Order: sequence, then C-alpha cells, then structure tokens
Amino acid sequence: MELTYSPGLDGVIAAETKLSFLDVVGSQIVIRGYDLIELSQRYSYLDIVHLLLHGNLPTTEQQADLQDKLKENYHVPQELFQIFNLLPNGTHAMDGLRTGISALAGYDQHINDRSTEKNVTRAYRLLGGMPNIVANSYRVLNGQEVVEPDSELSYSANFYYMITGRKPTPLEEEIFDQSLVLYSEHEMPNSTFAARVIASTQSDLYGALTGAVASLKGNLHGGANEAVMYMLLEAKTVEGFEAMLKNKLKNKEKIMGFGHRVYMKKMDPRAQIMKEALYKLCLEQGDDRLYHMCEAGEKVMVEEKGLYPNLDYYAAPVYYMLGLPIELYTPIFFGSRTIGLCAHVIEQHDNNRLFRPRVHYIGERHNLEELSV
Ligand SMILES: CC(=O)SCCNC(=O)CCNC(=O)[C@H](O)C(C)(C)COP(=O)(O)OP(=O)(O)OC[C@H]1O[C@@H](n2cnc3c(N)ncnc32)[C@H](O)[C@@H]1OP(=O)(O)O
Ligand SMILES: O=C([O-])CC(=O)C(=O)O
Repeated sequence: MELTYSPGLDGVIAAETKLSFLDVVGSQIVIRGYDLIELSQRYSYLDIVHLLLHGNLPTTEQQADLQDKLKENYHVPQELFQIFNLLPNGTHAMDGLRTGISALAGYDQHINDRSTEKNVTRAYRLLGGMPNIVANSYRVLNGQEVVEPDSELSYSANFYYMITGRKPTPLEEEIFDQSLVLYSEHEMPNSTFAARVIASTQSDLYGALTGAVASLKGNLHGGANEAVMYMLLEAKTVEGFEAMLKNKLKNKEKIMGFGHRVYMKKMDPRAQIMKEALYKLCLEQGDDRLYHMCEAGEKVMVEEKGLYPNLDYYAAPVYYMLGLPIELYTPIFFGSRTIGLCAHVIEQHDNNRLFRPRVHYIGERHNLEELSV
C-alpha cells in the first residue's frame, strides 16, 4: 500500500458518515440530507437534535417527547459544583466545562456499555445537563450564585436564562436558538475528529467529548469566537478595526474569525445568517456600531488577503449584543455541538475500526555499533 502524507490531513477522508457533509460544489452544509442554512430558517435547535440523533425531523409528539427527556436531565450531580469550586481562580470556562463533562463519567453505572441504546440515553443526559454545566461552571468559577434550570422555558431560552439570569426577549430567544442550530454539526472539524479518534479505542462518550472540548478551545477552532470579540472591543471604532487588521496582516498574524480549511475562497454560509441576525439585534437596540465594524473588517480581509468570515466572526458580536459573557462564547458553541459530537461517537461505536495512522519519519537513524563506549 502506497502511503502519502498530507500536512494537517488536508483533503484526507477520515470516515464514512450519514450525518453531515460540506458540499462545497453545491454550496450546501448537508445535515442528514437537508441544507443546514434552510433548516436554520425554519426549524429550532431541538428539531436538529432529533434529526441528528434519530435521523428525522420530529413530529409534534416526538418533539414533546424529546423536550421531556432533556428536561428530565436538566439537573446535574450537585458534587460538580463542589469540583468547580476547587478549581484555581482564573480557570478558563472551557477548562471548567471539560472538567465537568469528564466528572460525569463516574455517575454512569453502565459506562462500559457502548450500545446505541445506552449511548442515546447518555446523549440525552449530556444535552439536558449541558446548559447547567456551561452556565454554572462559569458562575462558580466567578464567585456567582448557581442558577437552577427553569423547566417552563424552551431548551434555548433556559440555556440563555441560566447564563444571564434573565429570560430572553422573543428576538433574543430566536437568535440564540438559531446560533445553536448553526453550530450544531459541521462534518469533520478537529473536535469531531478528536472525539471519533477517542471513541475508536472503545472508550466512552464522556471521554470522547472531554477530548473534543480541549480541541474546541483552541483559537484556530472554537476559541476564535472569543478572540474575535476581544479584537472588536480593543479596536473600538471602524477606523480602529481597519487599522488593527491591516497591521496584523502586515505582521503576518492570523486574524481570528477568517478563513476555513474547507471554505477558503468563500464566506462560510453560516456567517451570513449570523450577520443578518446581528443587523436585527443592532436595529432593535438602536446601536449599529458592531455591525459597521464587522462589515468594514470583512471588506479589509477580502481586499487585502482574499479571506472571508467564518461563523465565529459574526457569532461573536451577536453573542455580545445578546449580553452573554465573552468567556462563554466557546462553551456555548460546545453546548450546541454536543449533539453533533454524540451522533458521531454513536456512529463510530456502531461501526468501529481503530484510528491508527502512520508517520513520515524525518529523524535520524543510528547504528548502536557505531557508538564508541
Ligand atoms: C467555527 C470554526 O471553528 S471556524 C475556524 C475558526 N478559526 C479561526 O477563525 C482562526 C483563523 N483562521 C485560521 O487560522 C485558518 O483559516 C484555519 C485554521 C481556520 C484553517 O487553516 P488551514 O486550512 O490550515 O489554512 P492555512 O493556515 O494553511 O492558511 C492558508 C493560507 O491562508 C492564510 N490564512 C488563513 N487564515 C488566515 C487568517 N485567519 N488570517 C490571516 N491569514 C490567514 C495563511 O496564512 C496561509 O497563507 P500562506 O499560504 O501565505 O502561508
Ligand atoms: O469545520 C471546521 O473545521 C470548523 C468549523 O467551522 C466548525 O466546527 O463548525
């Protein structure tokens, strides 16, 4: 077998999947056969959860059943809050989240059972508990009161409420939910690959997701949304942002929120939806500064570098306008991606072969006999 090397595994097919596919030629993000962008305009996050986990968009009855299953799992073991409390000051929210997911494994009495049935039950537990872990790990780490879930609210409204302590307005709920749809699944990004690699040793769903959090934290991946917001805040104005980007480009720095391994020459279609959402939020709040800064930044990057925004670029100012803490942007991304990751791990466990690639060795070789002792 001839072995080839592709740095960063660029262009390498790593798995067969029925879950999703970036159809660059047809300009579609295919999720179980449907276009994610169309889904994001007509369906809610829980519909996408059902689609990814069970293969179909839910009937009204199935949707109600799914909601109930998630609500049953809204509460997480209280010991998790004690664990968060023991973490050192300054621990990043993604590290708090990673610790929380890792700790959940110990509460699963069937941890070695990787059957689809058990994995689906675990997926409900993880999805149901995710808003609680994301919000309260951050709250405890920042000396704030723990917020209890509110089962009267929709999944997304409760997620928003647990983070901010405030129920969202209808527009805020709609846009937050839409952002969760857009972040839910995206074929084979680094974090999904990491999760599938871990799952392929017959390790468990919690371990696979713990690894995926670590992957998503990096700013070449999910951490970019947080990094984008810090840039915008530092730049303050349209002129300041244009100058900042040009300066970074001159210094050969990577600009967070731009470029994508798969869509290098086009705008990420998900970013366009968040750009429209940003516009709506700016209109509602009577403050369009961030919209104009982002548009100006987009123009600079296309003109100077031929690079286009990815989802993180427009999700960041949307989350800012929604009043969400910046350190939670990437944990929220992970919260949404939990369903995609669970579906991938289930698929991996159901049809598994250990991931074990080879290397192109570029080190030296020696003969021990040549050593003079
Ligand atoms: C939802 C998400 O997770 S989307 C990804 C979020 N991450 C970011 O926004 C981080 C910024 N973007 C990047 O670093 C990259 O575009 C990545 C990591 C997303 C993709 O990386 P790769 O596919 O490995 O592309 P690579 O880094 O090789 O870039 C190719 C060329 O474009 C340049 N480039 C790519 N992205 C950027 C960027 N954001 N800013 C400046 N230059 C860039 C590279 O410097 C390189 O140029 P060169 O050929 O002159 O050296
Ligand atoms: O696909 C990728 O490499 C990164 C990304 O946009 C995502 O995970 O949503």
